Amino acid sequence: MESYSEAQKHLARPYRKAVLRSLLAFTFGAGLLFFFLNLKNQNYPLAYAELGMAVYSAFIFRAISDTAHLERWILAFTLPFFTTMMFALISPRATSTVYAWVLLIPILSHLLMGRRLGLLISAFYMITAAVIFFFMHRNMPEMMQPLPIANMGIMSLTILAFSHIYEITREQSESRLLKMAQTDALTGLANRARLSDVFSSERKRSLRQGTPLSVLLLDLDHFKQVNDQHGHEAGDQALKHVSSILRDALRATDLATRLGGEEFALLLSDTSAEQALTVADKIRSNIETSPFHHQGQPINLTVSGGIAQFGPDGGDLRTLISRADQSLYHAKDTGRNTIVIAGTVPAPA
Ligand SMILES: Nc1nc2c(ncn2[C@@H]2O[C@H](COP(=O)(O)OP(=O)(O)OP(=O)(O)O)[C@@H](O)[C@H]2O)c(=O)[nH]1
Repeated sequence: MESYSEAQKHLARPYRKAVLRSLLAFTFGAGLLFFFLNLKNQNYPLAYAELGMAVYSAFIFRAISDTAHLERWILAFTLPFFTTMMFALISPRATSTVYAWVLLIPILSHLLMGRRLGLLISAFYMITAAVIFFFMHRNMPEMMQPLPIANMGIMSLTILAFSHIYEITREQSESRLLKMAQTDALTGLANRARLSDVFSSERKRSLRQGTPLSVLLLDLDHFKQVNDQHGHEAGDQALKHVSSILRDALRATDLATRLGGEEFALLLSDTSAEQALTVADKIRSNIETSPFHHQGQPINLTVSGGIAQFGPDGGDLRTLISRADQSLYHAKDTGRNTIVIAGTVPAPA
């Protein structure tokens, strides 16, 4: 089943693309400027490296316009970009101020690659920069003093720590918001938006692995009477009660969602329509035999259901839900408290 982190990755793409675009535009301008400055300084290898990065950034700017592989392009640009910085550091004609550029590495890495890869790449290039610094300045006693070393080291570590902490808290807030947006507030089950996300990844998995996938729609019977006789609050408690029965009955790879009102949709991976019928009947029987207690009074609930299988009954979620809904309608029509598979004639109650 698709994890929230997968959905989070999709969510991060537009803003990472925006950051990469501005970095590319900036690199193009700065690359040309430093090309001329380094030419003037007769630092030819660095001048041509800067020119190369400017041309490369223009190429990547075009390539990412409609890419499905943004993560790969981010690596394809940032690794040469940071490596060019290292090249500038070992350049004999470069000034010490070029080390200021290294401070960009943790910020860009975290913004573009997230906290794990961002930290890894930052650590690699910052350690490399530190080694180059000591090697290049080993014969300069004024630089090999505790004060300049502490200044540069602590400044670099502070920016690395801030970038990392910022990215952790940003990812956590994003994940919390994503969960809220994909959860039904009353029951805590997933909602329709989450069903749609999970279905698209389960659909791909089913096609890739040739495994069956089924949708089960469940609708409480005569739920209006529960509300009318016991009040809306009792109705809400009944919906929570049913949700916990659904949760208990399902495997970790299945998804239980509340579509709205007293209607639930279950996505059952690796499950044919016939196998889904076994699951559905178990749930139906659990709901029938576990009355919900309100103010010490048992309230009997029953549920009707319809099943549709991905492939035979449709290739997209909307069609599958509509097919399952037709079967559910038949189940209601034949007396309720029963489950019907799409395309089969229900037995009269
Ligand atoms: N308590 C509560 N009731 C809800 C909620 N959402 C929908 N309902 C009620 O669910 C009832 C659904 O009624 P109907 O659509 O007539 O269906 P039913 O009474 O279950 O009848 P059948 O589906 O034909 O068996 C309505 O009374 C809605 O007000 C909710 O979040 N909480």
